[in-house]
Amino acid sequence: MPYKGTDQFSHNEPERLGVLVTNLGTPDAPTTPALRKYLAEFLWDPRVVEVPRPIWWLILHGIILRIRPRKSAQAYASVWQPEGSPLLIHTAKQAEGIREALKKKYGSNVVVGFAMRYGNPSISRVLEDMQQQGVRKLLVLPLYPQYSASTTASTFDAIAADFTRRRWLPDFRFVSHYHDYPPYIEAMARHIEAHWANHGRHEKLILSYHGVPLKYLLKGDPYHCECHKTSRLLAERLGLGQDDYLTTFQSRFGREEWLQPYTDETLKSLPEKGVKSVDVFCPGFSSDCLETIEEINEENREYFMESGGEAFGYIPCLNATPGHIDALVQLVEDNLKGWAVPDNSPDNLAARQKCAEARKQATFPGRADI
Ligand SMILES: C=CC1=C(C)c2cc3[nH]c(cc4nc(cc5[nH]c(cc1n2)c(C)c5CCC(=O)O)C(CCC(=O)O)=C4C)c(C)c3C=C
Ligand SMILES: [Fe+2]
Ligand SMILES: [Fe+2]
Repeated sequence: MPYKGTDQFSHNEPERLGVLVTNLGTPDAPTTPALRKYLAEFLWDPRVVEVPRPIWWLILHGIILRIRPRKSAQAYASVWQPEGSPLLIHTAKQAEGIREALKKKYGSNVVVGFAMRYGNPSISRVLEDMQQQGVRKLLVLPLYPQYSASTTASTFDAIAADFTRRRWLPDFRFVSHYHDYPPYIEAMARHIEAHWANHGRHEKLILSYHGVPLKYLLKGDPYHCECHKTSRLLAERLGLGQDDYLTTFQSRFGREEWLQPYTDETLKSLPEKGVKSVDVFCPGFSSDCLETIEEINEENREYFMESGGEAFGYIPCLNATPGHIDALVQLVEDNLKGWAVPDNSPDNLAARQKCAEARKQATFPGRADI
């Protein structure tokens, strides 16, 4: 099998350190065909749906992909922006923020890219682009604060699958979680405090995370525990007591049991327990997306208000706010420790030029000689 590489390679090209920021991905357009394509890729991932392949193929292609794309396209249409999907817009801005901060410090020897696990820009296309830019040391940061096999490990799978087809692998580091990273907790706390200062504060803070099937927890996925730890640290930092906040799980998919308590059922039941006003924040989503804008701020707001709630405050995700960018830059820098930024000074490039010339003369001194 031919491996991906280039026979045009020359030794005297600059080498760079690369940071690849990833997120889940989103359809290319809020249309039924685009949703069918996106969901077919996403829901076929065995990290996401752990059902034996032949059975799942029949269910996915025979039922789900015939029904869900149209319904989901309508939901996406309601959140779509002129520049595209909110998730894509925010992720691009986050990468831009990290790029600017790192460029100020390290110049053009650090490259920052972003890619999506499903859809575009694809991980393999962006990795190819980074390789072409001379990235020989690569840090991958999936924007999932809490580790889950369905998200984090799936991203690792996509990187690894690309590497198996590549001739020259970079040095490689992977951030598998940052659910308790103090700058991330601090960024959320300040963001929530600023929201309360501007919009007022309600009786209870609901911390809603994307759910996963309960069986994943029972099989050893640490996601549930990491969500609870994030909530505890955030609550401690905000000075909240046990009764002031709740951790809930949203976005259930399919019929089996998922992590509980469910966000929608919780919000429907709170008014009759005397809780008439809430603020909702989603610590596990680094960007606002369909699941927060439409599901939380529209659908769940309606559930709460129709059940007797009097005030529902939605606190947006951290998105590309300066506090989030600062926290992510610190996270990146902590994970780059010990990796020298490549030296592309004229002297060093000139030294490498010798190797390039030797190569042309077919004397091949080898990299040790440069
Ligand atoms: C933040 C972490 C996420 C986990 C964990 C997660 C698990 C998970 N998701 C599905 C099924 C769907 N998720 C969908 C959208 C979606 N999911 C996340 C994040 C996590 N998912 C995000 C950020 C988004 C929004 C993407 C966007 O474009 O805005 C969807 C698609 C929407 C729809 O049709 O409802 C599905 C389907 C499963 C099955 C799962 C765990 C096993
Ligand atoms: Fe999801
Ligand atoms: Fe747990």
